[in-house]
Amino acid sequence: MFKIQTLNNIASCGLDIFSNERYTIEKECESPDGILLRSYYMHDMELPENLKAIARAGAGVNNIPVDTCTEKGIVVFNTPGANANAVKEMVLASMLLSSRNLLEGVSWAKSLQGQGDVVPKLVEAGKKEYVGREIKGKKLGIIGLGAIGALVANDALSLDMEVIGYDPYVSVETAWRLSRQVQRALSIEQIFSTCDFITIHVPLTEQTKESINAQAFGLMKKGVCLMNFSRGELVNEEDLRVALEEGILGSYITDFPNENVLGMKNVIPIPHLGASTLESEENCAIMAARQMRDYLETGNIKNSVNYPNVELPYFGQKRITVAHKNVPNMVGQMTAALAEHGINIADMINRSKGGYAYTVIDIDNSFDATIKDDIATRIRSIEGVAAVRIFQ
Ligand SMILES: NC(=O)c1ccc[n+]([C@@H]2O[C@H](COP(=O)([O-])OP(=O)(O)OC[C@H]3O[C@@H](n4cnc5c(N)ncnc54)[C@H](O)[C@@H]3O)[C@@H](O)[C@H]2O)c1
Ligand SMILES: O=C(O)CC[C@@H](O)C(=O)O
Repeated sequence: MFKIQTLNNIASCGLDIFSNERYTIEKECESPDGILLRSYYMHDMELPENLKAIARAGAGVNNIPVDTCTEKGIVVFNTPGANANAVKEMVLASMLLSSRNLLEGVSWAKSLQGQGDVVPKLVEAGKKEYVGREIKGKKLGIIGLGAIGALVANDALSLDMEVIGYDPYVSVETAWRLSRQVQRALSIEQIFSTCDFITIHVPLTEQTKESINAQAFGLMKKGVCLMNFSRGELVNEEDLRVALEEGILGSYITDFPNENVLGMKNVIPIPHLGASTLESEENCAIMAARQMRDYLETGNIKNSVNYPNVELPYFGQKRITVAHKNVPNMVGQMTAALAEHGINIADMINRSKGGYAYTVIDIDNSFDATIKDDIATRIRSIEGVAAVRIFQ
């Protein structure tokens, strides 16, 4: 039996993927094999001893201590692209919301309730206060052309916007998906200095943290609309306040309001609703659960952020999986440990991702529990090995 702990609400269609015969699913759990979560902040949490995998039903993994997990051989998954359409729709809606003064106009119209038959006249007289601008022909800058950024780019083109994107690490798959009409910015400064709307779709990392700061605001055209559906910490808050006060930013639309930001001028706060659609919650839950189940039951890895994708067909054979540092002679030491027990390797795969690697070894021989324990102990004792699992 595997134990799964859920740290947030996960759509039931995802949890249904775990059969009752092989899994228990609990919110409170002593020593889970797997953790499923959304935005739960795990950095303050002690990682359970037995934990093998964490699956984030979503894209951002900044709430998970990924480096510590990697060192401990805990595989961290996310669900690339599963909520991208939901966020894209929010970005498009946000541009329209802000450029047409919709929020202010709607709340003014509501305030007219109680004025009786004169409401239509008041509406016609007062609507001039809410005259907006069209987004057609305006220039949209997209920072980060991943799953979300690419969708936003293509759909903004179909709204007749001019679109320019910046992403020095753009993947080949995204490049194929992007319309050729999307212009390529050679520097992030080109986005800051030329766009009417700027939307950020990069992960929060040490490199991207507070990358939208006074220097960036200093280059922007007056009145630009900045949209942040990625993470609040990407923007330096003090510099943001000044940019809003000085009118450099005409509006800041953020999915990550906090006390400080709520007090700023021309902020449109959204309560982290970017991915909150039925469809996206289901997509993410199903993808996260499938990846977790496959890893727990077969050792195969798909869509991990800290270990490589590895897939070797599994049909119940004996299998050893090893998460380890990506250094020379690791496989040699593992096979030597197996050879000592006269174990023959039927199939093997080794893949690396950055400083870590993952090896799957399928074996022909049968062995008893004592040999199994000995193999596990020997492989675990190799310097650089983070975790060993034996399936039989
Ligand atoms: N508001 C929400 O509910 C919500 C939902 C989904 C994702 N997100 C956030 O949005 C982020 C992006 O999501 P995604 O699904 O598009 O992820 P993704 O991994 O598909 O795309 C991220 C892109 O950013 C690029 N990138 C990385 N560093 C960069 C840099 N310094 N400059 C320019 N580009 C850079 C990468 O090359 C990649 O193409 C997530 O990390 C998450 O924080 C928020
Ligand atoms: O789970 C959510 O609602 C938000 C997810 C989002 O922030 C993400 O990074 O995918």
